[in-house]
Amino acid sequence: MAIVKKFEEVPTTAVSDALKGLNNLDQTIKPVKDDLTVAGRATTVKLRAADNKLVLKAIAEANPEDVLVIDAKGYMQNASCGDFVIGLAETLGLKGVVIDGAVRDIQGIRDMNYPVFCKGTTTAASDKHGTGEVNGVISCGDTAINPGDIIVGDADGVVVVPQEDEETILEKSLEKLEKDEEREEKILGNPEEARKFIMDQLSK
Ligand SMILES: O=C([O-])CC(=O)C(=O)O
Repeated sequence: MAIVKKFEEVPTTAVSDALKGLNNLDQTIKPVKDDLTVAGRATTVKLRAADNKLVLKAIAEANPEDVLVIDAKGYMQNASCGDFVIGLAETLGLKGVVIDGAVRDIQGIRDMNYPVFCKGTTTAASDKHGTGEVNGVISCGDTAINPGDIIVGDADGVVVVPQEDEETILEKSLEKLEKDEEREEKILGNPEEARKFIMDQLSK
């Protein structure tokens, strides 16, 4: 199974633990819909505030199944995407969109059932000048992202797995997940085990 598919099964919390909490996008970048998750390779675009023309170029150049990651510098007054531009990404097979900035047409985006992560909503569109860069290294949510890195997003937020470490991080994430599941099964719902666990932790 391709590695990206395997990351689809892993919660962001386990990936975050495997990465020692070093690659979490800022927590103000939140899912529009809590029940949607995403995992895919990053196509990146860097924008100047209030200029979103290059989002179209990034969508056109992305591989299907990529996640579009937009560095809009946290700018909130003008939207990097509305429901139409998000719809173009979906139409061309991208798996989701992550934005260090704002969207508009939020109701339309909710209705699409398509994973979008952003800082919030606004009413204003952006201008279409085209300043910026597609598929360079970007900063999104105070985190460096290279094209091809794996983006994992769910209700808790978004983490990025650097491409060069993806095998190790997948392995560590799965180990962490398994350990958490074993611990839950053994302890939760069992007062004696729960007390023993707490006392053990406190004695360290
Ligand atoms: O066209 C734009 O810049 C934003 C927009 O309204 C949309 O995507 O629907």
